[in-house]
Amino acid sequence: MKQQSQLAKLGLFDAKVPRYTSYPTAPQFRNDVDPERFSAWVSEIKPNSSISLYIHVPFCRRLCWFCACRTQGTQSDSPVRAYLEVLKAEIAMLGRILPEGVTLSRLHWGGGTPTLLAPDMMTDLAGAIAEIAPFAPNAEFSVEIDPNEIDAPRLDALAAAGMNRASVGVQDFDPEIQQAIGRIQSYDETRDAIDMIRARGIHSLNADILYGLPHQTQARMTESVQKLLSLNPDRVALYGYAHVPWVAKRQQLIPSDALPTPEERLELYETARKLFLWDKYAEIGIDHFATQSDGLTAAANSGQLKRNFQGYTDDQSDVLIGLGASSISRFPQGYAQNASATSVHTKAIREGSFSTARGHTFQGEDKLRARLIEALMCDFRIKSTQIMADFDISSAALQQMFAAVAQQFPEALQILPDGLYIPEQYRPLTRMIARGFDAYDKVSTAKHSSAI
Ligand SMILES: C=Cc1c2[nH]c(c1C)Cc1[nH]c(c(CCC(=O)O)c1C)Cc1[nH]c(c(C)c1CCC(=O)O)Cc1[nH]c(c(C)c1C=C)C2
Ligand SMILES: C[C@H]1O[C@@H](n2cnc3c(N)ncnc32)[C@H](O)[C@@H]1O
Ligand code: MET
Ligand code: SF4
Repeated sequence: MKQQSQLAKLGLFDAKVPRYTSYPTAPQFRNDVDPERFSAWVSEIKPNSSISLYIHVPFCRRLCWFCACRTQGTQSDSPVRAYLEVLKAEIAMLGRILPEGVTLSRLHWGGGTPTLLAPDMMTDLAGAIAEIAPFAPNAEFSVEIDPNEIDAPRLDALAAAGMNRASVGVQDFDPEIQQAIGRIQSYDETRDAIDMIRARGIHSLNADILYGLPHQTQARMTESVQKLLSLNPDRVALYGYAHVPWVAKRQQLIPSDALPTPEERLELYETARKLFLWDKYAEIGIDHFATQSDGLTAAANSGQLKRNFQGYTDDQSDVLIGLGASSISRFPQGYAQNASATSVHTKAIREGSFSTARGHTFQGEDKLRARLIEALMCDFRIKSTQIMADFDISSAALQQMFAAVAQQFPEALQILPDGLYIPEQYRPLTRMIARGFDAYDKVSTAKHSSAI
């Protein structure tokens, strides 16, 4: 409880802060990044290097009320088939400007629900990608899988296309919570999906679960986590439920009076965390857990952990290209985001242009600040010597930046001879501390989700 009151004093339970999957964060993007700039950045990719590719499928058969992802519901296949043609055209356009010899170290299909594609569509999509860039050695191809929207033929198609990692959406196993968040999914359904995935030789499995859901209690959280542990996931993303009905209108269906308080959210996180740690999972950054033999754990232990739009990754490539409506690309030069609306994206591609609508070109201290924020979000520490090796900044100037932020978080931030450190008991404050290094959010009016 002493910890809670200290965290309270520092404002944890009132704060609204970004999740820092990028810096600057997406709400700061502006419309000065256009298709021309996106194409220029693509053409500046080093020949023969490997990059990551993200493909967004913005459709779902069911629209879960809690969900804040960019997606739309459809029962028919025709909009999905039309979208697939658009994606293939976009992939081919990218292929025409991609420098010689570029390979894929990572391919991720996300959404929405990429598994609502019919098997022939999956094969078609994978083929179109293979035509423009082959996989690099040891490439990882992962797909987000809704256990409610998958079957043997679709898994066969994905496995044949080279999928070697899967991420399943679980959210919570409790029936009353499932009712309240508009996502019904039995334990058996989830288990069967995971069994089918593993039966195809896919031995790297992530599961997403949430804390902070309506009607969630410590006892229910314990039961859900234990059920999840019985399925032996290699990785777990334990996201804080972001209640942002002003962004995601369908969240208005969620009974807000049944939501846990910020103090309860912290306890729910701690309850789940302890169970994962007891089961020998390693804690990865602010909200992931992984088995000791998982690549994320190795990356975290060797200081190679990175943060991207999907959360945490051990991917080391400095280029991530996102295709499809609303997808974001990251280059050494900056970020580029496609048009959010599927209709706008479709129109651009059909007219032979990328749909890049907004983004951010790195300038001034952006890359330095991005590195400081990523280091805090990944390692809870900043090593000055590593920063000085990559940026033109003096030790004194860095210490001055640290001191300014440390002043806002007395005790919670330790200034070391070689940098900065967040002790374990203050780690719930990490996003708030990261914001101390954010030069844009201070003047923004973006309304974020709660800090914990
Ligand atoms: C796949 C699901 C999600 C992704 N991000 C979130 C979810 C649930 C959560 C989220 N992201 C943002 C917010 C709002 C404010 C905040 O708390 O910071 C929430 C709740 C911000 C945000 N992230 C992205 C964008 C474009 C925005 C800005 C607001 C908006 O346009 O809605 C980037 C982004 N996040 C995700 C994807 C797939 C994606 C872009 C392709 C994942
Ligand atoms: C891709 C993953 O994003 C997570 N997700 C979807 N909507 C939200 C939200 N409102 N808050 C937090 N996480 C969310 C789910 O866990 C999903 O599986
Ligand atoms: N749509 C899938 C699911 O809900 C993947 C995670 S949410 C983007 O299970
Ligand atoms: S949680 Fe997954 S299935 Fe549900 S609406 Fe969001 S993207 Fe679609």
